[in-house]
Order: sequence, then C-alpha cells, then structure tokens
Amino acid sequence: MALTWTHKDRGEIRVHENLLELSIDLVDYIAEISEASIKEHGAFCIVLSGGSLISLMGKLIEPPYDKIIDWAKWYVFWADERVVAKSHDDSNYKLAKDNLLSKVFVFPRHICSINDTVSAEEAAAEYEFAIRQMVRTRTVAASDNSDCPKFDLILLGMGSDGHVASLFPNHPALVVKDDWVTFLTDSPKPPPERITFTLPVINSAANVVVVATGESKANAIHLAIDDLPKQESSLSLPARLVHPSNGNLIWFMDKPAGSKLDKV
Ligand SMILES: O=C1O[C@H](COP(=O)(O)O)[C@@H](O)[C@H](O)[C@H]1O
Repeated sequence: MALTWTHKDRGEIRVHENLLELSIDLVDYIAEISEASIKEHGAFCIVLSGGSLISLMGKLIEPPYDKIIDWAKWYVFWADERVVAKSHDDSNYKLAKDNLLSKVFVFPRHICSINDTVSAEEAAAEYEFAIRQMVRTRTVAASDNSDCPKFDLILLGMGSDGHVASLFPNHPALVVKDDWVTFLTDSPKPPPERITFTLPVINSAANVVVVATGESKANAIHLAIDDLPKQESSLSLPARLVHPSNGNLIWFMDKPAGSKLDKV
C-alpha cells in the first residue's frame, strides 16, 4: 500500500510500493478528476507531458477505464512539446497519440497540439493564441485570481535535474510571467527547440500532479519537497516552484524516487 501524507505547503505525497500500484492509483485519480470536471462544467481539460508519464497512464485504455471515461468530453493539451515533426520519435504528441489517444474516443478536434511546421517562437505564440481562444469561448476555464487559464488537470513528469514541462534549472523560461507559453532553442536536454507552459499557467490549474519514478529522481524529489535548512535559489530546481495558488498538488512516485524523502 502507498505511504501517503500531506506536507504543510508541498501538497499530498504518495509513495507507491511499485510501478503497477502507482499506475493504478494515477489512472484512478485521472478518472476521478475527469468525472468531477465533466459534472461541473461539461468538459475535462487535461494537460499531458511527455517522457515516462505516458506509459504510466497506459491502464486508461484498459477496462474499466476505457468504458467509464467520457472521452468525448476530453480536451487535450501539452505542458511542453519538442519542436519536431509530429511523426518524429521525440514528439510528445506522437508518444501520447500512439499509446493513448489513438486507442480511445477523444475527438481529433479536441486535441490541441502545436504547429510543427513553424519555428519554436511561432509555435509558442500560436499555441498560446489557440488556448486564449478556448478561454474566450469558455471551453477552458479562466483562473479567478490570475490572467491565466485554469486547466482541470496538469500532469507533469520530472527529470532528475528537477525540470518539469520544459522548464529547466536556471533557464530564463522559468521567470517568464506575462506569456502563457514560451519557447526555448537551447534546451539542456535534447532536442534543443521546445515550447513550454510557463509557471503562472501551471500554478493556476485546479489540479497539478507531478509523477517521478526511479532512483535517479530521488535527490530532485527530496529537494522539491522536503524542508531544507539552507535553500539554494529555487530557480535551480523548477519542481520546487510548482505551487498551485488555488488548486491541489499531488506527487506520485515509486519507492526508489521517494527514497531520500525525510519521512521515508
Ligand atoms: O523532456 C522531457 O522530460 C520530462 C521528464 O521525462 P521523464 O522521461 O524523465 O519522465 C517530461 O515530463 C517532459 O514532458 C519532456 O518533454
């Protein structure tokens, strides 16, 4: 059974025995927020990331989730995307399409992916414009306390350097406040060209989940969650800056990723 507790300001922490337990808990949680959001405003606006997260969501295409989820009400976005062709193996869109979206009944017009034929700068601007239109038409809710969209659920992975979305340690993208989507041409992790949601958008969501697995993430998890006696600049650890202002934050991890947490 998962070891679960709530930290006074870092949200709820769930340390799972193994990957199977984690993936079942994660898809249960997604199904729960999907149902609640559809009941509340008729749609579920979910934001995906790339990386290991997608395989941990694999149970969504299996019974009972494939049948109980109201896929037609899903609107799908990405917290970050690599600026490569949609058919490229580095594409976060391709990863989700091949392993999840092509296997369930999400309307193609509800899948909000980037334009892969333009520069990173243009792709970021177009992506933000598309989201602004969806906020204007109220498909995506607006935040009550910021000039940002309020997504129902943002799912983030975390790198061993503590990056979330494509917000990397000490990168200028971390301090962008006025844009919803920004771009990078110098990502420390390949490929170099990416677009990413900015922190104000992530922190305006109704629910944010960070998923981390494996021992290589243990140090970053410790620095992102535990109370540290003497803190370095938090810009060196993007995951520590995830702090929804009016929403819930949950950390899903396996035992190796949670192994350096004070409580564990
Ligand atoms: O490059 C990226 O990495 C992160 C973390 O990936 P993981 O494989 O270590 O889980 C991912 O969340 C992000 O979307 C992706 O573009």
